[in-house]
Formats: sequence, C-alpha cells, structure tokens
Amino acid sequence: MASKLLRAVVLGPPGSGKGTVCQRIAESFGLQHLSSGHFLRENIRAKSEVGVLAKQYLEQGLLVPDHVITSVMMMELEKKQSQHWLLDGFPRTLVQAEALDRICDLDLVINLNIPFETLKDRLSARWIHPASGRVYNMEFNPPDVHGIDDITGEPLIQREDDKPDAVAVRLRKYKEAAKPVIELYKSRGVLHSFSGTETNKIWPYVYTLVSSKVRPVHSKEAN
Ligand SMILES: Nc1ncnc2c1ncn2[C@@H]1O[C@H](COP(=O)(O)OP(=O)(O)OP(=O)(O)O)[C@@H](O)[C@H]1O
Ligand SMILES: Nc1nc2c(ncn2[C@@H]2O[C@H](COP(=O)(O)OP(=O)(O)O)[C@@H](O)[C@H]2O)c(=O)[nH]1
Repeated sequence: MASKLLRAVVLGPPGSGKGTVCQRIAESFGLQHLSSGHFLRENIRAKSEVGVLAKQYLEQGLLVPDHVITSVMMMELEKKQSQHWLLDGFPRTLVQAEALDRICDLDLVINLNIPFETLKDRLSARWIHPASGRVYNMEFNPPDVHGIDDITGEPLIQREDDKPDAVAVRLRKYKEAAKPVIELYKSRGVLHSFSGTETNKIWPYVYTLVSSKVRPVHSKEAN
C-alpha cells in the first residue's frame, strides 16, 4: 500500500454525519480529524481575534468569510504536515477549495447525501461536549448519563446554531456554496458520494473506500 500521506475531505450538509464519520475514520485509521467548526468554536471560547469576528456568523448560521476560515485552516494544516489528515467542514466554498488546492492534492473526497427531513431531526437532538468536540445524539448515540460527557464527566450543551431558525438558513446556504465544490471534485475523479438515512449503513462502504488508501490501525497487517 502507498506510503503517501492521505489528504481527504468529508463534504455534506449540517447534520449529515460528517463529524460522526470522521471520528470513526480517525479511530479506525489513526489519522487526524480536523474540523473547521471545532476550531472556530475553540477560538470563540478563547475570545481570540478570530473568535470575536466569527461569533456573530456562527450565531446566525452564516458562513464565516473565506479569508478568515482559510487562514485558520492553513495554520492548522501547517502543524499536521507530516500526518494523514481528514478535513471536516472545509472547504465549503469554491474560494476555499482553491486555497486548499494551492497547498495539496486531495486523494479522496467523501460526500454524504442525506435527506433534508433527516437532517432537521438529527440536529434538534444533537448535543456536544464543547471542549473536545465530541458529538452525541439523544436517540442515536446518547451519553451514558443524560447531559454529561462520557469521558470527562463535564456537561454537554446544545449549539445555538442547531436551533430551528438557524438550521434552515444553514441548510440553504450549504446547498448554494457546496454545489461548485462538489462539481470541482467530481470533475477531478476524487469524489465518492454516499446516500442514505443511517450512518451505520453508510459506514461499511466508507471504511472499505478508506481502506483502499490507508491501512486500518487494528488490521492484522498493521500489527
Ligand atoms: N469552511 C467554512 N467556511 C465558512 N464558515 C464555516 C466553515 N466551517 C465552519 N464554519 C462556520 O462554523 C459553523 C459551524 O460549523 P460546523 O462545521 O461545526 O457546523 P455545520 O457544518 O454548520 O454544521 P454541522 O457540524 O452540523 O455540519 C458554520 O455554521 C459556519 O458559521
Ligand atoms: N438518528 C441518527 N442520528 C445520527 C446518525 N448519524 C449521526 N447522527 C447524529 O446526528 C447528529 C449530526 O451528526 P454529525 O456527525 O454531528 O454531523 P455533521 O453536522 O455533518 O458533522 C449528531 O447528533 C449525530 O450523533 C444516524 O444514522 N441516525
């Protein structure tokens, strides 16, 4: 199997399971999961310059300006140059995809196609552990203790932008912005789309696809 470092992206609307799928890929293949939304929320909590600027956009469910998120992600990617990585939530626009093009050639783009009604239901039941970005769902993967993170015992919160009004705006904006990004990756032959309403059914196909590029952490070969 090639020893080249994997450069992968997961695309999909809010609630499509990007975070869940990325978490599973990161665990199964030992690669870095880099979530743009998580970095922005960390900056907001730290009240950094980027955080202060980004806060108003996140609260309204709007995309942060391209130059802001691009500089955040370029800084993070620079730190991870020597590792396999997987991007979640970036690029979201053609301008961002072009910025990413300038620093790497993508090997794999996973595109999650999930029906709108399913997205709305999932987001209203989503809870997160803000410090780690761990994601729960009150039906799909509830925490052991209601409202509490399994690992740290700290409280879980619901994101402001998972409220119904913000969700509708986010889903509309996603469609507009993502179309040219999806077309770009399709034209390059790196796009792999998966449709369905259940992550558990999509996951085996994603696992097989990623296995064709990187060795699983727990495979016999890896031991
Ligand atoms: N690549 C990006 N470009 C612009 N804004 C972004 C980008 N990534 C994240 N954001 C901002 O951060 C918010 C949260 O991002 P995140 O990726 O966590 O959530 P989302 O995709 O909107 O929802 P979800 O986690 O449900 O997919 C977005 O609504 C947007 O305001
Ligand atoms: N009911 C259900 N919930 C899911 C499924 N897959 C993921 N979720 C939950 O749906 C919410 C959105 O998933 P997430 O991975 O955060 O998606 P993202 O917004 O694309 O990053 C989270 O609360 C997940 O736990 C699924 O197959 N069924």
